[in-house]
Amino acid sequence: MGGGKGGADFDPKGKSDAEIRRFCCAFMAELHKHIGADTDVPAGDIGVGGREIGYMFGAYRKAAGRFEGVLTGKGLSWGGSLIRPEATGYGLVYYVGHMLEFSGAGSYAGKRVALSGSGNVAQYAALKLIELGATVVSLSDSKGALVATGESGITGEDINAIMAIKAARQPLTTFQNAGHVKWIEGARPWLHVGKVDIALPCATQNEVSKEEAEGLLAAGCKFVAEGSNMGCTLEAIEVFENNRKEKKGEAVWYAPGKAANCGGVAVSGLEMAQNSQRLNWTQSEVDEKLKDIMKNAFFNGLNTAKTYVEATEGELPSLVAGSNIAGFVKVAQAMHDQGDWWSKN
Ligand SMILES: NC(=O)C1=CN([C@@H]2O[C@H](COP(=O)(O)OP(=O)(O)OC[C@H]3O[C@@H](n4cnc5c(N)ncnc54)[C@H](OP(=O)(O)O)[C@@H]3O)[C@@H](O)[C@H]2O)C=CC1
Ligand SMILES: O=C(O)CCC(=O)C(=O)O
Repeated sequence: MGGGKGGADFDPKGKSDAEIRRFCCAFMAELHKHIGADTDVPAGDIGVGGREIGYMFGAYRKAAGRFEGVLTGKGLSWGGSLIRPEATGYGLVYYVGHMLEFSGAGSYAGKRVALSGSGNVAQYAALKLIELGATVVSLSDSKGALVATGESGITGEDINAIMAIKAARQPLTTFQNAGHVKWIEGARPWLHVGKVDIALPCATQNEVSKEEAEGLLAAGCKFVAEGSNMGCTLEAIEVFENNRKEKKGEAVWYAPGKAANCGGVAVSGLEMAQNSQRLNWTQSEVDEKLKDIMKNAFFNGLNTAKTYVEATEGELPSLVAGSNIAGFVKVAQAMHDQGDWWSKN
């Protein structure tokens, strides 16, 4: 929160908790000078979850001599918010729910959804999808892909087992399945999932190539939304956007991460709001606010595209252009109102 984004090239795999704790504390010994509740507020991301946030928050508190809402994703007994761990995955599913509804594709019930990743975003997206009646047909990690072989897909029980595996920083190869999924070494899921309605990249950047985008179209995929940041390559986005223009109502509809995965940072904002007020909201209060935020993110991008981007009859609005322009307009307008730029007369 605040516009900064940074990280470290420290690989936690194969490290003990003590080594990870020492790294987090050393990292914060320097970083604490540059962050604050009213400047930049770091949060979890790839390889950084509640455990690492805890170590860094403790180091910040000691260095700064203050207890304040300066990292998000904190533990519930020391300033965290309910639903923050779930927020990015749940928010993604809520956002795509609006894409389905707007385009007349109905609900999640019976839809086959391909997911990549098996970390924070993928885990909670998968659980919410299963709750809403969808079939999750794949997950993946940096070593390969797990693809469902039967009609019933990956189950909630599977996800719980995978959560434990990932909390121990183990690969998906250690997942014991009852024969309803297959492991494809070194692969991403997209070309191995068979018929699919929705694809949600939730692992890392550049994880959908041009060829994989074309494969998803051939598999009948109608909705693609990024849980990961910059999950699709520019070439893949071009495939989706060209299809949207050419095939109109029959097209694939693509949503960029800056809109579809904003639930995580949004609930970080809600965590900060609770910290400032010294209040704790209930699970359903936070979830309802998250649903509203995702609805607004969807309609803001959609309506901005309708306002600014010329479209032919029957074409679905570009959520890429709409979300980019909506972000730009908000900043440009605020800068104008605050006198940072003005017209000549
Ligand atoms: N956490 C959040 O709130 C938010 C996250 N995001 C984005 O979502 C994505 C996932 O983040 P998150 O779930 O938090 O991270 P996690 O570290 O919890 O999970 C990352 C997942 O991606 C896999 N992965 C990492 N690197 C690669 C790679 N090079 N190739 C293939 N798979 C890879 C990991 O596999 P392995 O276990 O083998 O390392 C793991 O399954 C990222 O792009 C992140 O920036 C966006 C908004 C908010
Ligand atoms: O919660 C946050 O502030 C940031 C979450 C995140 O990793 C992201 O939005 O890319």
